[in-house]
Amino acid sequence: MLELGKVANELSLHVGFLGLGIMGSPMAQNLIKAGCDVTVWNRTKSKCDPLLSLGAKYKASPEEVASSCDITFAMLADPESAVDVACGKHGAANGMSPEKGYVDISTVDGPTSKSISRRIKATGALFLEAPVSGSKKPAEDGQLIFLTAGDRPLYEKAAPFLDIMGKSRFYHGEVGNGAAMKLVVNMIMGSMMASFSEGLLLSEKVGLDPSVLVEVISQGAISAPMFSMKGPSMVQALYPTAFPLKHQQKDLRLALGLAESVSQPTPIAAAANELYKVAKSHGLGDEDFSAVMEAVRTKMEGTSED
Ligand SMILES: NC(=O)C1=CN([C@@H]2O[C@H](COP(=O)(O)OP(=O)(O)OC[C@H]3O[C@@H](n4cnc5c(N)ncnc54)[C@H](OP(=O)(O)O)[C@@H]3O)[C@@H](O)[C@H]2O)C=CC1
Ligand SMILES: O=CCCC(=O)O
Repeated sequence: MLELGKVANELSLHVGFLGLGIMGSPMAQNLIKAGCDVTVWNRTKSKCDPLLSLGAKYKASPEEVASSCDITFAMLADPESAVDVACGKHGAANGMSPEKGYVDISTVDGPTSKSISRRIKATGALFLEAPVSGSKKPAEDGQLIFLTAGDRPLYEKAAPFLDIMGKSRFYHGEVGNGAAMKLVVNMIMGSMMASFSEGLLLSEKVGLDPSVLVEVISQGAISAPMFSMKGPSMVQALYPTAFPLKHQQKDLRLALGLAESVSQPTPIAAAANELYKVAKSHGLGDEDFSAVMEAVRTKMEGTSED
């Protein structure tokens, strides 16, 4: 009973949401649909409209959102935008004060997260990094996995909201550990997708049906929801965007930096990163990250001509 009372109390807090892209929009929607009092801001203002029609409030800057809310969540593209929205002119830090909290869900590197944390905490507010595993559909379904680190009291205060947006949450201690966990997960994912692409193209080149390969994989030890979900469209060279390729390449780049910081060799991730860079240079950055297959296709065709 006490626990339920605490949750009800925390759900009555004013919540801010900064960044309404592929992930932020459905996450904020789930908070609104659960009855939370949500104030939104997005650089491109028109992306706020669907949220406003569901009952969200709007403020014209991250600073104004933070100053009118108890907890502010941020879901930005990359380290640069995460820093800018938190610490820049009219950034959220300018609206923070003791008793408030800032939860950064963006996928960034540890040093970036630590620098945002320092700026937020200098105001007396609390900071939590909380990147997520899970993509567009889990965001819509409230099935994300939160990888958090930072101020434990904010973790506990934010927990009822994380539980609306996600199916599980991990607390990893000091700021930087959540970011590191997220980068390791996405490093593995990026390499898996590059390897899967090679397999699909190889199967086709030797006269096999790549759709059958997808089915064979789904029944064996290397089955993965990602292969089963994305395989059928990849076979048709279709890449409907759930996780933009440019973000996967950013995560590989940041993961390679993390590995370098501890002298850990990561040759497979480094090779995968090159493929995502090629795909990006071919204008595929806004396609789903499974479009890395096009870089593999190009490379294979190039190789066969040599
Ligand atoms: N998509 C996915 O499957 C997942 C993504 N992530 C991570 O979550 C984060 C968001 O991803 P996603 O929603 O897919 O990305 P999107 O590209 O769809 O959205 C990015 C958001 O960042 C904002 N933004 C970008 N640059 C700036 C800037 N300079 N100043 C202010 N705002 C800016 C965009 O605003 P605007 O609308 O104006 O462009 C938009 O709100 C990324 O860090 C990504 O790596 C994590 C898990 C899964
Ligand atoms: O960062 C993106 C993660 C996508 C996923 O976990 O499916």
